[in-house]
Amino acid sequence: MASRVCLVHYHEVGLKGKNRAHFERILIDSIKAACAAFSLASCTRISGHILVTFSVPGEAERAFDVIRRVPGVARVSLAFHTNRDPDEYCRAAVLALREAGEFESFKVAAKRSNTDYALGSLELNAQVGEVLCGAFPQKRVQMHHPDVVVHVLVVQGSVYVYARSERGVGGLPVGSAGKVVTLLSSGIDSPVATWLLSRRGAVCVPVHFSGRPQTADTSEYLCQDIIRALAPSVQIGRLYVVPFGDAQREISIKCPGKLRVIMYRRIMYAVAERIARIEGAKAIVTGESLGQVASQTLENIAAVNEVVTLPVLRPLIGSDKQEIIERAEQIGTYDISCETAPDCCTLFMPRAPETHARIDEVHEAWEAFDHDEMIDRLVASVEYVDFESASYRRPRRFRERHEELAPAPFAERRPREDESSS
Ligand SMILES: Nc1ncnc2c1ncn2[C@@H]1O[C@H](COP(=O)(O)OP(=O)(O)OP(=O)(O)O)[C@@H](O)[C@H]1O
Repeated sequence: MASRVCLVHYHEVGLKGKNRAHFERILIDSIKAACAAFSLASCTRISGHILVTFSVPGEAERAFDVIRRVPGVARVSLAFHTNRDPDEYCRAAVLALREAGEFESFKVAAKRSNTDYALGSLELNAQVGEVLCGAFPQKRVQMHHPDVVVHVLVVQGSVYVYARSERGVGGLPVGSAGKVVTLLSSGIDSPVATWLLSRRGAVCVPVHFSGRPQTADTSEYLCQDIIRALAPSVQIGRLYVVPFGDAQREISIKCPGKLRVIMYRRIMYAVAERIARIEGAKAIVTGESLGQVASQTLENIAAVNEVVTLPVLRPLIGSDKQEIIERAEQIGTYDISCETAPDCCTLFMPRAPETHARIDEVHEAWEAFDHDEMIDRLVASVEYVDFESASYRRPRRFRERHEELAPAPFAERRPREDESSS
């Protein structure tokens, strides 16, 4: 009897030369973490693929769409796994073609990964093709651009047969490209920027600046919802929350109105950099897109950048809003981001923010308040929410770095479910 399995195909991971085994191991760990809710039986490498098996019938079909969203996965096929008995794999081929939906033409593409099987791939094509022609007499065999391809893959004592195969998210497995801190608002853009970095293999540590205590904490919960929606493409271990409202109020009193937004941003970047150093992250990521709003002009970006030494990555800098919205819809964060919530972005905003800041005026405003003391105070007030789904571990040096760089231990904030159930 054939069982159902997922066969994962990878592309960029396969091009990694000597590091390939390392990337494959990370990809396997990511798939295991993404499938934590399923009864995973095994996740192993076989002949240029990763084979994912389940101990409960029906789980391969359900896990199929989850695995497609794991960075590093170029394609997933929902396969039948049989032994080498021709009756078994030909029957599986009929089932595979039957579940392909509407089609007029098909072909068989057989491949053996070892040579100890009596039939070569051409003979396998003919053998399986003949059975399919008998089972689907109204359909035609077509070698070029058929509607459906039935793949037959012989690997050691097993045969994998599939027709259903869909593109995955691509990119590189999470954890293969280091760690970044992402500035996550509950808006549309920063979740997309976070997703893009995760797809390139970075572990993302989000930091959210809340307007609390000057506003409600709704934006913090929207960020938690965004993080859950981003899984399994983005695996978040911890969300850092900085209650920023009082600091903004202080800046709004001491600094010229038109430069307030730049001051808020400079403080946000400086606090994010401190958290990045504690976490061992090597860059800061934002969802800025050139010219989208007042703070995103070249002059203002430069005025904010100068307070940090870590690289600031802006993966959306050349994207149009419409493109960003389409991506947000695709990754499932758009609707959450459209639930407007007051956060630090709407708090103490000037009527006419500066669009082309002069650096001498920026420096003057920066000296108008004790920014170093404010940064220390904010770092000491950072809270966090832990998520359990992450496949990576906090570095061992975290505690030492924390004691060195943060004046007080961060306070844990319970996720929403816990709060509502208590
Ligand atoms: N409250 C916040 N917490 C954390 N990061 C923020 C916050 N507000 C803004 N940012 C960061 O600064 C970037 C620019 O924010 P800005 O408010 O200028 O634009 P935006 O179009 O509202 O962005 P977004 O849609 O991502 O909120 C955001 O993409 C995000 O990376």
